[in-house]
Amino acid sequence: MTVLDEIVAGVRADLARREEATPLPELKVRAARVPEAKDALSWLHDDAAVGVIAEVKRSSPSKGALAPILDPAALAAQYAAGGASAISVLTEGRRFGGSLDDLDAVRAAVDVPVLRKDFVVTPYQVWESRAHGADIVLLIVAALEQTVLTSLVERVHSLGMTALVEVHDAEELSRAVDAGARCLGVNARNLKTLEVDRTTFARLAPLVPPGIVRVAESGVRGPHDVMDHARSGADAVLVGESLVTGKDPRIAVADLVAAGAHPSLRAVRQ
Ligand SMILES: O=P(O)(O)OC[C@@H](O)[C@@H](O)c1c[nH]c2ccccc12
Repeated sequence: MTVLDEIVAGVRADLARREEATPLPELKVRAARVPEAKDALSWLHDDAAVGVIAEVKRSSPSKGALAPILDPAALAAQYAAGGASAISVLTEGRRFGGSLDDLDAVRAAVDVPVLRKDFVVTPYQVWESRAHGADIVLLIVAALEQTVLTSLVERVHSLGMTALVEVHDAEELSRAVDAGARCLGVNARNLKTLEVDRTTFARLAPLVPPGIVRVAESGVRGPHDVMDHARSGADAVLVGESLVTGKDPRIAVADLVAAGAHPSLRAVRQ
């Protein structure tokens, strides 16, 4: 069993309890009552600069505890004040220490798009994401069979949200494109082994068809890594650990945003 299999098994067990507490029809009623999803693609697709998606992340299977984050709303507000294009909220509880309460708190605190970061494997979780105000939903190709992936991408888009479809190699990338992804996340971390390879984005970016938004995920330590990804064609970077373990999250995000908008990148990005 890979780490990913173990995490997904835990997610399915927790999901069964939530489905009992809130049946799907009730969830659909709630989803109809929340404000419409924001168009995250237009927020992320800016030719002039690389967007920063800043993540609320308490712990991870690879590193264990990272930061207690007692007030996720305050952290998200700091990220937004620093210029983040979107906020990612990990809602998986067992290994990442997150919850849907975190998503609610962040949603209420910021106006930028919010990404629900979890191991989404059923349509119920997509409805749940919308009911909690998410604009973007992560779908991990490695965790999903092709037919399920395709139907989840369609479900996310039909609810007005954007699917961030995560891949780690060329085969997953072509599956994501076949499934109708409009926004691709290239994860430098292999979720089966937890190893990080920072060259993953640069290797896969040329294989992404034009018009699809490209997000470089994981292992971004600071402005230098943002500039590297920008040169390789990233539209956005997704950053967790270095922001939650650093000093001032607003300034840290602002530094990454400034790096992604650096004038020296203009020539390479046109
Ligand atoms: O903390 P990092 O290395 O900056 O990475 C953030 C984000 O990319 C990472 O949390 C992540 C990427 N894909 C995921 C899938 C599930 C859980 C977590 C993730």
